[in-house]
Amino acid sequence: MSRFILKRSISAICYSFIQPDFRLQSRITQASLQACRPPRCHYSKACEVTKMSSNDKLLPRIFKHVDENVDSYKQLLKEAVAIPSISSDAAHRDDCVRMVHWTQEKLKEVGATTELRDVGFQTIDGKQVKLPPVLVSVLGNDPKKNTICIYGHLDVQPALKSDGWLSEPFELVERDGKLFGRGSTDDKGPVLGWLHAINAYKAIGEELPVNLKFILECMEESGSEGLDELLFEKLKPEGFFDSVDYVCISDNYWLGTTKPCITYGLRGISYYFVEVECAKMDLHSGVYGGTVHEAMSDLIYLMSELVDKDGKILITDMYKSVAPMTEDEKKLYTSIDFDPVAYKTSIGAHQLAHNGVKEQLLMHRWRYPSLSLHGIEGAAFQPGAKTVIPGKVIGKFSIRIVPHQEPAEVEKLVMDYLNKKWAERGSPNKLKITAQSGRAWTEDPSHPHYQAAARAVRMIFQTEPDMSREGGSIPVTISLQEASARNVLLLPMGAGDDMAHSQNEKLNVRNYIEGIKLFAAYLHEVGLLKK
Ligand SMILES: C[C@H](N)C(=O)N[C@@H](Cc1c[nH]cn1)C(=O)O
Ligand SMILES: [Zn+2]
Ligand SMILES: [Zn+2]
Repeated sequence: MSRFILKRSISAICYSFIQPDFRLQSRITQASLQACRPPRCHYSKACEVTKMSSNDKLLPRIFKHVDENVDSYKQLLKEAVAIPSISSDAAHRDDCVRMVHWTQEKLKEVGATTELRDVGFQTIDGKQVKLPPVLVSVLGNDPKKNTICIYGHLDVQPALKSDGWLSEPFELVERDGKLFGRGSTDDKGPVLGWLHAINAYKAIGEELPVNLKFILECMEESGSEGLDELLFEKLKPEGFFDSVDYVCISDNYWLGTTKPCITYGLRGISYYFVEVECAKMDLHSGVYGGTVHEAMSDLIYLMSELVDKDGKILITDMYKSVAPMTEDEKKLYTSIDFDPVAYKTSIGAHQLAHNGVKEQLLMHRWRYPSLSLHGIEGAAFQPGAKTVIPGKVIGKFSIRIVPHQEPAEVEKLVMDYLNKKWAERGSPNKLKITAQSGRAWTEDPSHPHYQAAARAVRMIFQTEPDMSREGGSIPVTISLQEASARNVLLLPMGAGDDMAHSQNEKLNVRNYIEGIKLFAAYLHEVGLLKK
């Protein structure tokens, strides 16, 4: 939790330099992208981009190597997926540590120096549980080369076959050109992608065009506990970021399934635990029903007051500080390649919100807050007609927050609203609300760093990337932006239908393999940027 407090104090100092509404206007227009578009090329032919910007056919050789090693890349992902590094479950803490060690060995094999940084303990049910170490690694320190700091995470969301998986979640299985397994796309595939790209340079006997600094954690899916303290209280004072020129994260997805994206914005997250207690233990509803004020009824009442059927958040003033829409920003959504019908079909939704209008859907995914109800701890969720009155229940919901919304301000609005509703309810039960939050992030997509990544995308996919934002959250992104004071870019590997966090998470073989090439081409392009 402390990281969020730290985040908030930092946000007060640095917020003005982020200027999200300015960036929302995205100075990258299709016209400017056209202007810097190099001739079409493909790695299997002589590559014009490569010729234009370097003196040999290095990339085609790398791409050939990648194509020849597909099986070994799948094998390595299989090994990684087999480690159930579920950060939210303390029973899997040893697996998280094992995953960090496993990755450390892989980094050592490519010649990187590695360090495991202790980030202390987390409190679970009043007990102190040791956090998995953060893997910090350095590869190369040539002062003539640019240095990229790469962040990724090694932990995963929980998964059970009984949730509706077609195969064991922690056993990577290939079906129809798709690699199914928990963590395949989020985020083990992309992390391994960097390793494979580095390996490819080595395998063909070429020097890496950049220096690399890795920060790999195993708590991202659980609020990245301890990471901000490591960044701001240890790594930054130690000078870790002094040599960093660019920051790159591959931990999100394309918007659709065919068009590659480069991402310049993320929503933040404000997560709530609403605990209502009516008794010290669960009670037989036949024996006690009718004699107690039930916790579950109170909780359902509170949760039902949060959002209406169309997704409008009912919390007073929740939209007040959202960055205003500009005319320029409005135009951006029209040119984005996003097919609401395919999107609806891929998730099997009965109907999309906002009448399925593309622009509205994108806006509500990227630039407006949304509130989701996640679940209730202590509820009798197992199948069968259990007749118990839960003594204590914890409702979980979160708000994806957006530019200009500060976590502290959002948390206050939520607490005030819930306390008001609780007073109206007049329940004698005990209510406790806790929150943890991370801010939204936006970046300048007209920066040369983004242009370099766009060149790499064109080289691999022969198409213009969409400059996208992401509805999800990677709270450390803004911390890395602040700690390094450098341009941060998200370079997704997976496709929009990968179903991260869900049943049958997958990574397309094509996205994995072309993603490795993309990373190699991106390293090359950043290597060519003026130092
Ligand atoms: C986008 C990224 N791959 C991701 O899944 N982020 C999570 C982060 C999170 C925050 N609380 C728990 N997990 C997300 O957006 O849900
Ligand atoms: Zn992730
Ligand atoms: Zn995730």
